[in-house]
Amino acid sequence: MDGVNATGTGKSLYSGNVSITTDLVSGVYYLRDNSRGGMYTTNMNNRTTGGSTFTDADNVWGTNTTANVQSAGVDAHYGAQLTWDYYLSSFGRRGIDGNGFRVLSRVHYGNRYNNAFWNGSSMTYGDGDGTTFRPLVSLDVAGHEITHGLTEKTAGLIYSNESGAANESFSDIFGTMVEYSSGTGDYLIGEDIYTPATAGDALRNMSNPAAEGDPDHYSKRYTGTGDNGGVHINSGIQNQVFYLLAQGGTNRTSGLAVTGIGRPKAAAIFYRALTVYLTPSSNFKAVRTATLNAARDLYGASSAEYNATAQAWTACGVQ
Ligand SMILES: O=C(O)[C@H](CCc1ccccc1)CC1(C(=O)N[C@@H](Cc2c[nH]c3ccccc23)C(=O)O)CCCC1
Ligand SMILES: [Ca+2]
Ligand SMILES: [Zn+2]
Repeated sequence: MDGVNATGTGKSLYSGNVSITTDLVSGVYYLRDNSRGGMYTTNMNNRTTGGSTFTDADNVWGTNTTANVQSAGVDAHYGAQLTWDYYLSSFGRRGIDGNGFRVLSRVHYGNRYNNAFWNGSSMTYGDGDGTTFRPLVSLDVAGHEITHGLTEKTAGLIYSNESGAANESFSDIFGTMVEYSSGTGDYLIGEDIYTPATAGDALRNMSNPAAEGDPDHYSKRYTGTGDNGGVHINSGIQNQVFYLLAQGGTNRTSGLAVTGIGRPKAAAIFYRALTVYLTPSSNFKAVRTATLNAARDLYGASSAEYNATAQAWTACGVQ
């Protein structure tokens, strides 16, 4: 039901106080953004089905703490908002399908649920148990989950083995780009939500994947069957490629150096590879080729950007 677009104040858990777009209908504010495809955020009340769109009387949402159930809703809604804005402003893409796809964000899923997931039409976030995880609604996770939707609607990378690790890495890459678009960014995934009692750790680390137990080089890839063939493990290889291409540096395993080209160009190369060249069964070698094709298209075949892209994959053992 469309009402009047209103600008609300969201008191979030991880991003301070933020401006969000809400929907005023018959004197009640709904956590729905008709300026961004109608994206909306629901409260699942710690159940695993159902849920209802958050409403509010004064358009000031949450209290920056988990004491108020709206706070996590603010973070999820803001994360979806920034993700929409990132893809539109960076690549002219309006929603994950380019056609204003309406995203649903669901918070307070399950009981102390220590995970989050994309299910084809919505993002779903648990509250965590407070020890292993805080509510999983951080910006990098929101960007990660929504990017699974983008990947589904473009390359369709199969979620196992190398294509699955590439799928995971694209979500980590653009999750950190969405977080970066908020003004503060890093190359860590889930630093705000993981093990609150331990400072400085994260679920994954793109600048040094080994810091969280993941490979930074193809020679160290996981070849077992766990985690769908290591999709959250071998993502470290492509994550390291992106990091070296964006920031420059030396791979710890190969000792090979890469000249950085900056985050925006690196992201543009990976975005074009994902949306133009990759297919469901693409492996890391195919991603190398796709990113080289993308770099050639965007910057030229003998450009510094093209050469840095080749260097980065070689530094991580993918020829
Ligand atoms: O989107 C994804 O790749 C992950 C989706 C995992 C999932 C898949 C299917 C049904 C339920 C859950 C969720 C995230 C993830 O990386 N999960 C990892 C790490 C993890 C989170 N919570 C866990 C609890 C137990 C074990 C591992 C985990 C995983 O599921 O492997 C992404 C960003 C943060 C959470
Ligand atoms: Ca982060
Ligand atoms: Zn993922």
